[in-house]
Amino acid sequence: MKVCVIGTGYVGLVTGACLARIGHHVICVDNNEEKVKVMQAGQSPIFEPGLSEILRESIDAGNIEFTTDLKAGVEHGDILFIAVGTPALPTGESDTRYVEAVARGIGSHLTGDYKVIVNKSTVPIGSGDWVKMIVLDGLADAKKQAGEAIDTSNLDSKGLFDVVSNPEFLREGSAVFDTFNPDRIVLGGADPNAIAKMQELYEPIVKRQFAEDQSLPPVPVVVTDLSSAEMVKYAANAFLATKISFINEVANICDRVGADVVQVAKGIGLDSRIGSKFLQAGLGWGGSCFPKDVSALVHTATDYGYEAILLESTIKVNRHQRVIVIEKLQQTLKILKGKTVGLLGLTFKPDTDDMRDAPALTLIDELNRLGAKVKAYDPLLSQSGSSHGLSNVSVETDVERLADHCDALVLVTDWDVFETLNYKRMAELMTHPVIIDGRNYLDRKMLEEAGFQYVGIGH
Ligand SMILES: NC(=O)c1ccc[n+]([C@@H]2O[C@H](COP(=O)([O-])OP(=O)(O)OC[C@H]3O[C@@H](n4cnc5c(N)ncnc54)[C@H](O)[C@@H]3O)[C@@H](O)[C@H]2O)c1
Ligand SMILES: O=c1ccn([C@@H]2O[C@H](COP(=O)(O)OP(=O)(O)O[C@H]3O[C@H](CO)[C@@H](O)[C@H](O)[C@H]3O)[C@@H](O)[C@H]2O)c(=O)[nH]1
Repeated sequence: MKVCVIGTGYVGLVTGACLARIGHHVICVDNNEEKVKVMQAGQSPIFEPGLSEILRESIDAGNIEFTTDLKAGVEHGDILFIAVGTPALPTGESDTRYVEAVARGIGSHLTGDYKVIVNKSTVPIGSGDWVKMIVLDGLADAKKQAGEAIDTSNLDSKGLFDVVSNPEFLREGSAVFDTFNPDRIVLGGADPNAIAKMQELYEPIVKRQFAEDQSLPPVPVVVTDLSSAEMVKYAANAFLATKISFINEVANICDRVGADVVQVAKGIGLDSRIGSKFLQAGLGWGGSCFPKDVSALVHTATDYGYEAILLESTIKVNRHQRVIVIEKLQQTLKILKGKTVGLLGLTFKPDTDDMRDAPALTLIDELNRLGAKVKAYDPLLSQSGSSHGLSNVSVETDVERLADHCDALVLVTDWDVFETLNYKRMAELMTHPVIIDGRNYLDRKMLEEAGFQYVGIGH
């Protein structure tokens, strides 16, 4: 099928590349010229395991192209994905201006051929109908500019386009895997023809033709109305963030009563009603989605006169969790002024280069505020030679430079290479061999044998 994906970030580029890989003809549109040049040269502007390989395969197969020209993309695609960012405004509300610009642009380039306009961006509930209105506005403006005498009140999307909500559930760091092996596909919309086209588009994925385990039953496809699909996305992220805040709260109680949250998480996670995933206590959740999506849902609830007490607490626990590491450093080193703290990991989770709302940023700010010097080593960012917009932190090129003259280390990101560092050598280089394991990830016994004082989170 002919597909256009507008916005080539973590979601758009992965979606475009995976759809091309399963045989569709994809044009990816982005308004960032630099990014488009990189992709046209066959490279991925983001780090995502497996992405470069499928990009190369799809380019070689002639199934994917990149452009800044929205008109070309709209003309090409029977299915048009909107996959631009929806960051948080200072109020917590979702900033939908990029979605609006794209919807208007699509409207202005419609030529009469039927299109399915798919909202893959995470958008406030009710946005499906709003997108439809903006597309019609864009169409009306284009007609007016072309000198057509039209009655805008009579403009109708019928037969011209339908809007479908198709929320995305991929995780950064495993985005390609998640796209080929989804737990479910959610399609929200009112028009059966548009839904049928989406089912045809996803058929190879639903039938597990590109899955790791092809013997699994087909991927469940959940068909809903537009608003319910939009809500599924927010509810899923809010639930997962709440699950983490829950175990973090349990960890904080464990710390006080002398229990071990790692053992507790195992003990409760084996209950199939609870499940063992997303029960890793630590210094809190971050990233480009959970923080903004939970805040946006709270904001939506407030708009409708409802106080989302549980979700507000989810955020509050997380805010506190990020600075628990500081409290633990203060308990261990007493005063932080003049001390040097080394961060193991910067990105919000392993296997990504994404620093959006990374807990490391909060730690760097707080440590600086308290007069500590901050160094960091990240397996990905340290190799790139760029500062990644980080200030007040010295990004080291290897872990020995990081450890050198540090008063404490903090494991911020659970990159797997951190499991097997030469901790004995690092302890020798440090002023005080203390390690705060912000992810309860490392082997306490191994670290103690290497000479470290080990401090976990409720562990
Ligand atoms: N990152 C994730 O893991 C993830 C997962 C699920 C859902 N989502 C949602 O998907 C959406 C996209 O997220 P992302 O992380 O991929 O964002 P991103 O910031 O990485 O990428 C957005 C892209 O859109 C481009 N863009 C902005 N305005 C444009 C325009 N007018 N025309 C063409 N291109 C334009 C930007 O240049 C950028 O390349 C968001 O709503 C997000 O909440 C993200
Ligand atoms: O047990 C856990 C699991 C995760 N985290 C933290 O939670 C954050 C988010 O992790 P994860 O969910 O793995 O990464 P994301 O790429 O942010 O993916 C989430 O956000 C995406 C964007 O909406 C959704 O598509 C995904 O389904 C959803 O998992 C990270 O800071 C993790 O360190 C924990 O602290 N403990």
